[in-house]
Amino acid sequence: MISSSIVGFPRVGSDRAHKFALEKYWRKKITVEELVEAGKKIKLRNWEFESKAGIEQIVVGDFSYYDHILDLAVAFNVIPSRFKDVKRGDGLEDKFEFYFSLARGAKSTANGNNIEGDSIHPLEMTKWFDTNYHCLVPEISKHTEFKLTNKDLVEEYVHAKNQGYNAKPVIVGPATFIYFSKFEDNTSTESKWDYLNKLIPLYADLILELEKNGAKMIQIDEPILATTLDSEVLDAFDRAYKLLGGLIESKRNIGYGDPYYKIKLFLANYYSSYDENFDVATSIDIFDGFHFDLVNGISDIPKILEKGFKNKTLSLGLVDGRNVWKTDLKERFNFFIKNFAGLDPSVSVIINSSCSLLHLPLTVKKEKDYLETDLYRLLSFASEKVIEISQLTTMISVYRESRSLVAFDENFQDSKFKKVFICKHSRPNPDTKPRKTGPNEDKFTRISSFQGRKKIQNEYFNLPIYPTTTIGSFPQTTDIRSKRRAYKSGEITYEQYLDEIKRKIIDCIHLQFELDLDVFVNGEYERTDMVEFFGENLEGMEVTTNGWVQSYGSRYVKPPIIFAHVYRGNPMTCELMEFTLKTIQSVLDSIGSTKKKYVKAILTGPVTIVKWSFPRNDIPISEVTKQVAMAIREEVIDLEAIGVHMIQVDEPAIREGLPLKKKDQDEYKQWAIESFRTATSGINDFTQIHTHMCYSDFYEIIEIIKGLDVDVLTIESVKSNMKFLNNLVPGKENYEAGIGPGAYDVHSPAIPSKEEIIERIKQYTKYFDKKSVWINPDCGNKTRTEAELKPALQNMIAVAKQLRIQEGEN
Ligand SMILES: Nc1nc2c(c(=O)[nH]1)N[C@@H](CNc1ccc(C(=O)N[C@@H](CCC(=O)N[C@@H](CCC(=O)N[C@@H](CCC(=O)O)C(=O)O)C(=O)O)C(=O)O)cc1)CN2
Ligand code: MET
Ligand SMILES: [Zn+2]
Repeated sequence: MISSSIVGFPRVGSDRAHKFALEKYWRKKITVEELVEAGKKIKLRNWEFESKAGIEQIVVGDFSYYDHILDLAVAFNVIPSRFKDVKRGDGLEDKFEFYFSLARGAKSTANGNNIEGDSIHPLEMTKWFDTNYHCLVPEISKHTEFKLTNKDLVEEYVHAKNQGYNAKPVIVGPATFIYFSKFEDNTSTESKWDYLNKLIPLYADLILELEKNGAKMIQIDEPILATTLDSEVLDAFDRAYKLLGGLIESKRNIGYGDPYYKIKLFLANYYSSYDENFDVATSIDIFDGFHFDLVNGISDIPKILEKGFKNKTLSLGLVDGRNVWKTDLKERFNFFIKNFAGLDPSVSVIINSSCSLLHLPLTVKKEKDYLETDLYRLLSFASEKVIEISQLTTMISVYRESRSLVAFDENFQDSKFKKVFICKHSRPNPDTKPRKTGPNEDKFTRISSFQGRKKIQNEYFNLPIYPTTTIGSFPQTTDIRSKRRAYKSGEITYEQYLDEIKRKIIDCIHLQFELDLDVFVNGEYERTDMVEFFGENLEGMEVTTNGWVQSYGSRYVKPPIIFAHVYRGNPMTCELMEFTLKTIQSVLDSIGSTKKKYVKAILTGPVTIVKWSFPRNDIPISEVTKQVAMAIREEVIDLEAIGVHMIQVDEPAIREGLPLKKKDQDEYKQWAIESFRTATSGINDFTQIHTHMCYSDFYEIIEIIKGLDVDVLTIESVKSNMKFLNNLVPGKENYEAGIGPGAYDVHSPAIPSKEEIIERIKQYTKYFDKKSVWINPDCGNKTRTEAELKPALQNMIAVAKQLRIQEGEN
């Protein structure tokens, strides 16, 4: 039997209904009832769409008001004790207020230990596997009282059932939940996994409740199976599911669930193969079916065939859920026939997406008026992928029944056309040599080693100790946003838009003089986003107009599409940097100063550009990244030539690019380092290369960080641990560069006090040589307001000055 399903669908809703409903609710512009209504509307539309497209098992449980891991933490009562005084009533408003307080923090109104108005910090965010989606981090301690506090999933299922849908509930499994959780410091790795067993009874109850209400199957997502797991973890996984099976059975015996129908349990893994986790996972007999990612996990195929899965269900993730290219149905059909035509007749097959469609924009139709027709023709976003799955299912079932191939002519033509299109758009003369050679010709390492450059740069820049700087972006005001919108919609000319940007740069430079920062930036006002901007400016890349993808909560990004050979047509940042240099000089002239002021140009690095885009899939990602690296290299060379001698090449996504499987990581490390070095080595020794990274635990990429051979690293470590920093002590373990570990957290609107900043710097100087430490915020300031920015930077700079006096240097 062949049927169709998807792993999950985006929550964004039409015209970003999700984002706007949330933000309106937070601004108290709509009521909680209206928020819930908006959510229901998105869900109903999704179900209706999936069903009309011909998907047999539509999905419930993939929607979330904020994040799916947060939903589970709340449902399982995994609430950190600092929230104990936040009201948790039964009413709808209390329920949502409490839920959002975990995501966004709260003010205590406590009568207990907290003084009224104390702020309670939210749960941490972390990257969801190797994607740009962030989930929240549940906090578990020995005081956690695991219990089921809501049955939202069951209610949602019943809602869909009552609408007449054949719905499949999905839930993230207990092992993946534990994997993302944080534990008290003294919890050992083994006992972390002991907590897994405490979650099992809650899953059992939920599953039986679904069964009682008529659910025929449940998809349990355990994408940790795509990672390399230690054997203890795999054992714990095995034990936990066996426990779940036993518990479900014994509860059935005492009247839980449905006496006539046993719900089927499906295990879903995606983003990569099961690989060495295959045997354990697929031998757990409580599972009636297994999902395989057959785009990014094809190495499982021989094992699948060997195992045979008689009388089980195989969910085959044939349609790419993470990339935007139209599915070549004929190729996928042939792939299926080649590999799976010989499956035992007792095996049920579900044709599926490789992973949840959460990482794709909603529909390509919204781009019709904006994208070049030829490119538009090649794309398929979440909605279109759903239709493709349905079409592929028809092709396969018709073939299996009648052995006659249905020709999907149009799709076939499109796939042929893709090759022509890529060729047409490729670089006019795609040789492998750099198009532009700088002072270091076409070499891909810096001229001198770090120590040699350091000497030259110290003399050249003559900065004080504890030099102060920022990470690049300054607040994006509504003024700029509305001017940009006006320019994009053709209401004002590019020159008018540019004038506005230049006005902001002038203000920004004056502000930096007033604050007395040591190294300036130009504020990145011209960029909506650090990746989208390069997508707009590089050849071979295109940006969408409505292609929003959830990054976290109500925040969305528009990943560019890399469709051909990437190269730089024209300089991208030089014009505004020249303007910035002139502005600085004119201020210096006006005050009669002969001092030099340095400005740091900000570019996005090749790995991050590719990682936060949708890359072409006809060549390896390492090749795409090397092309981007070459383009950034040209920009670096040009920036140096116009007199910008500090250049920061941001790589915040370099950690998340690390492959999920340990065995693939070395290769990645090598090309990621190579790409970064390609981008940053065409220049003289005096030019100082900075990089910036944030949002991750960098412990695992220490080798990459060292390999980049930068002069200065600014890294978000306000929240990360000292164990990691200890590995970056200059002079130790080959790490020598300057380091700016982040004086305060830019993601909080609170103004950091001088005391708190001093405390932090003192912590750092326990580890680092003072001479290597830079003082800067821990990330860009674009999400702050101008009113928050100034006092925060004032405090930070005051601290640097105070420390210099204490050290007897000025
Ligand atoms: N690509 C990428 N990934 C990243 C990050 C990043 O900076 N870039 N940072 C990390 C965290 N992720 C983040 C993701 C999104 C946002 C974010 O703020 N997104 C904005 C979108 C910002 C944007 O592009 N704004 C446009 C305007 C877009 C728009 O449609 N505006 C509204 C009106 C809203 C307004 O005027 O403010 C409209 O036109 O209707 C602009 O500045 O020009 C949002 O969802 O609100 C922040 C962090 C990790 N991943
Ligand atoms: N230069 C960028 C900025 O300041 C770096 C952001 S990292 C997500 O916004
Ligand atoms: Zn950052």
